[in-house]
Amino acid sequence: MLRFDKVTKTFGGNTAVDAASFTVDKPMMIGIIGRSGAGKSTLLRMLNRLTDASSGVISFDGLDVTALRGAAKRSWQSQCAMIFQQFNLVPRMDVVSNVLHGTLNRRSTVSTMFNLYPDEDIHRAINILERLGIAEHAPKRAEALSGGQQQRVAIARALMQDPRIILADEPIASLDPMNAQVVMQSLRDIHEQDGRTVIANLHTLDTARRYCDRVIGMRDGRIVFDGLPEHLTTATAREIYGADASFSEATTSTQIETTDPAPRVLADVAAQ
Ligand SMILES: Nc1ncnc2c1ncn2[C@@H]1O[C@H](COP(=O)(O)OP(=O)(O)OP(=O)(O)O)[C@@H](O)[C@H]1O
Repeated sequence: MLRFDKVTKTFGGNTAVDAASFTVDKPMMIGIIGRSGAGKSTLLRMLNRLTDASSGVISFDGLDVTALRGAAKRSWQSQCAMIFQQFNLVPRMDVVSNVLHGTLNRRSTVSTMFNLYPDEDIHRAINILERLGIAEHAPKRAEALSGGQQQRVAIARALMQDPRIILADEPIASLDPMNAQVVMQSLRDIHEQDGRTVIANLHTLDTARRYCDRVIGMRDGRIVFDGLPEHLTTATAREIYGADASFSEATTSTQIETTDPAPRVLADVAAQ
């Protein structure tokens, strides 16, 4: 079980996250929404210890994540892999090597320097790329791929760590609507098929509603909504975004026109 207990982060006089408390008692896909500056990134970064909390406790299956140091902290960070809006790949390196970088924390410096990877890891990397529908791009440089394909490489790199939790910080903010759907469906499949928890910061309500089991809404560092997507009414959304009556969900939409509203399997979406 993942537990946030009154977790706060201050930067100087600015409270980025204010006494955030919630529990996740089984693997699920969670969307975190809120306007720019609400504290979404800081919340995720504290969970995988890229940022230290100022106060409060984060625990996972009884382990006090906030207290981890050294090797224990690095081990936690590989259990809790993060993907970013800008993919953070090595652009000139081929796709499969980028994916193999996900094993860095369990390899020696020498094998890293000389790009020596066990065959087993290479096969696993290719399998993961296949699963994400991009195996044919394995030998290409990462920079030769589209944004959506690059984000799937970043997801593959995260999966190489075999994490319990995948954190996605605005994973689709740089993508067109079609690629955004492919990436979100990939994350959904990873949750459903592997039982991993996925926590994604999302700018758009319709994406949170469509792909997530639970939505957490943040405003000014505080959690102001935590519930099922179907309970996220327009009035609640207005409250989260601090918008007036003119607020329209359409302005936050990434929806593309489709005559088939049923969720499609990853391979179908990836084939497009
Ligand atoms: N390293 C930092 N130093 C100082 N202030 C920071 C730092 N990181 C975040 N903040 C501040 O903390 C607050 C929350 O920022 P955060 O990036 O978590 O919000 P967000 O909801 O993820 O926003 P966005 O959607 O724009 O990414 C903001 O006021 C931001 O300026």
